[in-house]
Amino acid sequence: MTSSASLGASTPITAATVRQKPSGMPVHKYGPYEAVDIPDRTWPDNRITKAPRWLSTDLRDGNQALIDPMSPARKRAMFDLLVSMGYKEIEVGFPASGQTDFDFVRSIIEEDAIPEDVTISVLTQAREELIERTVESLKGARNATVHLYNATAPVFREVVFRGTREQVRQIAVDGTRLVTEYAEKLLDARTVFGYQYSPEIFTDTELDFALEVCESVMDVWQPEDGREIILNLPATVERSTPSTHADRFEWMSRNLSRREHVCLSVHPHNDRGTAVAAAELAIMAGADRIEGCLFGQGERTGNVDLVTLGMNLFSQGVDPQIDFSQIDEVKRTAEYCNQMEVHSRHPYVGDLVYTSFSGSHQDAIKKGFEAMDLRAEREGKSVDELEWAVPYLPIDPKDVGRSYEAVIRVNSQSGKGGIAYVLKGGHNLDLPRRMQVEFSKIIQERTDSEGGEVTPADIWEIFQHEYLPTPENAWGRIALRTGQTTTTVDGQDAVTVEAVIDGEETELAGSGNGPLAAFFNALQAIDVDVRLLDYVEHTMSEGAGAEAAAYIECAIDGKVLWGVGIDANIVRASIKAVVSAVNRASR
Ligand SMILES: CC(=O)SCCNC(=O)CCNC(=O)[C@H](O)C(C)(C)COP(=O)(O)OP(=O)(O)OC[C@H]1O[C@@H](n2cnc3c(N)ncnc32)[C@H](O)[C@@H]1OP(=O)(O)O
Ligand SMILES: CC(C)C(=O)C(=O)O
Ligand SMILES: [Mg+2]
Repeated sequence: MTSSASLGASTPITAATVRQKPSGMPVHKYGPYEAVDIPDRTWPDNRITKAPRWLSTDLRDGNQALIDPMSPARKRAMFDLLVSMGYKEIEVGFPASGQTDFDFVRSIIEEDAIPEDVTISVLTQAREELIERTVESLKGARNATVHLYNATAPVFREVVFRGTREQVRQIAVDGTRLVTEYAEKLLDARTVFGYQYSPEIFTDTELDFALEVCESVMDVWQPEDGREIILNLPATVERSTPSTHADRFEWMSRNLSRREHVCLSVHPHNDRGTAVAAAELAIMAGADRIEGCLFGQGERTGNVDLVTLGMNLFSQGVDPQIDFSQIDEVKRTAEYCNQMEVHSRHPYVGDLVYTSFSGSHQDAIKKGFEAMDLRAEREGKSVDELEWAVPYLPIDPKDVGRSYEAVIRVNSQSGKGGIAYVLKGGHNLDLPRRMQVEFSKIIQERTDSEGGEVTPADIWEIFQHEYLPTPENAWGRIALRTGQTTTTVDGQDAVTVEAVIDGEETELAGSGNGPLAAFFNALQAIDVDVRLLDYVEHTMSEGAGAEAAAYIECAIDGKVLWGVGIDANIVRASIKAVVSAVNRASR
């Protein structure tokens, strides 16, 4: 181990110099990704102010990566889900891959399942027999696009195609020509036909060559007004930082001819875990359209996650033009179709992503909700009309169909704020701060001794048992009966209360300056000396007959502790609170 003495007097001692050492991993096997020389880049100053065009490739790139590819029923459920969410461009398969995909494309066309404003697309390699079969699958479609790809990166040129740059460019050119020829031959005027080309492994393709191939493809397709071309530049394998990826997009966007007729599309995969950032920065760098899958399904680490991207826009006040308001329904359907679970920490949708366990988070969330309520009241608005500002919650869970119940969950890391939030949300009890401290210690004892989570039902049960014993679950010296009278004569209150005390039916009577003082005096008859320290009350709901909660902090026989009472009558609630404290003092 390195000691500070061996570093020499002039070596600054940092955590890094003391603790870190070479990993021993074979780092020499890998080299840096080449950056783009584009010093006058503009994308860092750009902002995303509107939704891009989206294409879902769940039924193609997502499906081809599944252990168990989708059955026709699962494909149809996914297609219907995507349509219902608002996706207008959907890649529905690779029809030349086999009968399942071909038949699926036929089924949605023949069953008229594709809304008029939705364009389907289908993928094919640049091979004539595959292109013919692909175009054939589209017969009768209203809006359809053929998507052709071939790899353009050096290692693919050498290893897969065993050809020169020129030969690989020719594959794209011939493929594009064949697509137009077969479309003319096989499709009729009912079909508005579109074309998309992808230089596969764009991420590893020399920029000048990617540009050359795209230009050659455009020379064949001849884009013009009303005849756009989609040029999709895939990060087939994600290889660089999102910033370098964005530089490459800016370079392509600047250098492509006929740019006004090009829909520039980004297709990130998530190999480095930065696909979302790569997509967002590519949009800032000039891309018009994003291809991805719900919840980041897709080859290896997945395609970029369309849900995260859409919700990122939403959380910045930009309409994603996709409906995520029932996110759990979307999740359930996607899980059924893909037969894979969405992770509990998945952005915006995971089971735990709107939940806090830790005390300081819970405290801030509780205060955040309270501040929103106050602001709404002050401004005469509903909370939903205000800009969202609750700490630790980037969006209002309600906006994606989640309730507030799971926002705070209690375990050994939780504090008083979280427990108070549960009691307020579930039972309309707004505990005074010092009482929160007292009760959280009681919960803490439970989590420390038993571990795990304490559910809202557990918290309520513990609270009732501690402060609100019922006749069925009674404990303590005093059990109140229903009989009680309070009278006021000359400013003095007199109180009579029926109770079972130490097992005997008793009537307590006393008078004083207010009902509480009168009851304290009455308690002296059974040798209980109560000194009031704090008293708080509130109604628990609106309207006549509503119950009220009273919280009392008192010193009893040298102990300082709280009691709680709940009753439709506020005097009765405060007497119950005193009894609660007295019982606890002798427990
Ligand atoms: C990055 C991506 O996601 S690309 C999409 C990948 N998706 C899929 O491949 C799913 C569907 N694919 C399939 O079912 C099959 O690949 C099929 C049915 C389409 C074709 O199967 P096969 O005819 O057996 O060919 P295979 O898939 O092995 O492809 C290899 C051949 O195609 C050539 N090829 C591969 N990609 C392309 C392309 N985009 N354009 C032209 N030729 C290509 C290869 O060079 C190789 O040729 P060779 O046999 O002369 O060496
Ligand atoms: C077919 C292409 C667009 C693809 O999926 C990829 O390169 O990742
Ligand atoms: Mg892909």
